[in-house]
Amino acid sequence: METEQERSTLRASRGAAGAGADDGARVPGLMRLFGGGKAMAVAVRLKEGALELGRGAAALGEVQDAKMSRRHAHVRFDGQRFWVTDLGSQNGTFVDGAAIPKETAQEARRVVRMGDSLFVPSMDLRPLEAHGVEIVEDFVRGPAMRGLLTRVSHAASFGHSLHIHGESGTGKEGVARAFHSLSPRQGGPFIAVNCAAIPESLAERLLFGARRGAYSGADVDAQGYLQSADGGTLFLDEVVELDLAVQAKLLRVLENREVLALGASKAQRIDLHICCASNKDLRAQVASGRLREDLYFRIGRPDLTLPPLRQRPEEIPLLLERELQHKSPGRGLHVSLVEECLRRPWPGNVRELMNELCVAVQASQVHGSSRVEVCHLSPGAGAGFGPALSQPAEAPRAPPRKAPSKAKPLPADERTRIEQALRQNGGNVTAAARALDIHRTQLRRLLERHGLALPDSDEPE
Ligand SMILES: Nc1ncnc2c1ncn2[C@@H]1O[C@H](COP(=O)(O)OP(=O)(O)OP(=O)(O)O)[C@@H](O)[C@H]1O
Repeated sequence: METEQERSTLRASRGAAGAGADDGARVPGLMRLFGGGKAMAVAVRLKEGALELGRGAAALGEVQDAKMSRRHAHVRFDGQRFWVTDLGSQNGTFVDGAAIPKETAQEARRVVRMGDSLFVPSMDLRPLEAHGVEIVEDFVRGPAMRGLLTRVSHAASFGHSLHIHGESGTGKEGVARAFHSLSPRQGGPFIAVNCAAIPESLAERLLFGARRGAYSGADVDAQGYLQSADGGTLFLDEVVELDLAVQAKLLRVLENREVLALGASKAQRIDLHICCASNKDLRAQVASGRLREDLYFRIGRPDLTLPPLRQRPEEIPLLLERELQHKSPGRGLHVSLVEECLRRPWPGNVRELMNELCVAVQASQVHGSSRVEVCHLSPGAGAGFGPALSQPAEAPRAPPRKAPSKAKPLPADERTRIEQALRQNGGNVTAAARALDIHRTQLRRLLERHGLALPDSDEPE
């Protein structure tokens, strides 16, 4: 169970600008995730959809930023998107790593930097305000994880099994450990088994155990993972990797609550919780014949999904800070590194982030730097296996929103009409084009030619 000493919380506080907002509705705003050289998780509400930020602003609370100008930037939410305008600041405002021109509204997508502070737009600040981001038993828990753990706690108290679905490296084992420590079997053992790493020929022996003489070379009785987990929790990672015959035997053990070791004549009673994890959809695995349907019904429910790291950016600064304290205490995080980590998608999730931080720490040691900076991060880190990302400041990935246009300028009323149609149609180009009575290709062309914001849309082309 967590103790006060183990718990280190970036308790979300609310910027003064947010007082009095409607509690029933979604609360769009900014999450301040880094400031004063430290990870933080402060919800910054907008007042009537807008907020001016700068040194001394009440929204920055106690951790002010000396590198911010007194009137630094203006942030606005138009109902769908966030826009940021630099108000002529000394040190500039950066959106997704690129400096924005002064006095021109730019769409704020993943991360905004002002001075040494980082802000991430959020469509709803309430989860962050309610839970903050905390470290419990060395595990970083943001709002998504906290919500999930409530369900884990129910499963642990009232059931015997849990299935965790999520991409590789998202922290499924950590959730499995929480399932164990929240269950009545917390005093018993927690045995983690990676089924993908068990050679097929050894699976039965390792899972169910073997008596002396069961096979040539079996000189002593050997417990299986199931016996070892008796009274506690067995965590089976990538359970679909088990051979179908082994799956059948596992099902029998779970149903009869007794295990027969190889070569044994008498079954041994066992009592355990079982937690499985997979980065594949178990139903699809049943459909394709890789997982027995009857085993699915025994271990696949209840199930929960751990979102990928790119959907929980509020955890990234604290993950980096915690890992840095482990790896190189005394070394600091430079804002440029955290900013870049917030920009990248991290397909390998927390595992990849932690490993790449280690590499960056080594690079900073080689360079004799007291802080880990973006120049220490490898260009391909967290970017998947596509083309490596170059340094963001010089080469923003997205085309500039206000592209210089050689076309005849769009009349102001026409621009307003288009923007309005897009807004009213939730950013859907096809629907907006229909409302404007033009073809969607023509609308797209107008958006591109006149540097109007292209909405994110999943509509087919
Ligand atoms: N929220 C977190 N806080 C701290 N460390 C974390 C967190 N989530 C994951 N990690 C670390 O990231 C690494 C990968 O986590 P874990 O093994 O739990 O992922 P997984 O989802 O089980 O991955 P796989 O499916 O590949 O086994 C581990 O070193 C773990 O300690």
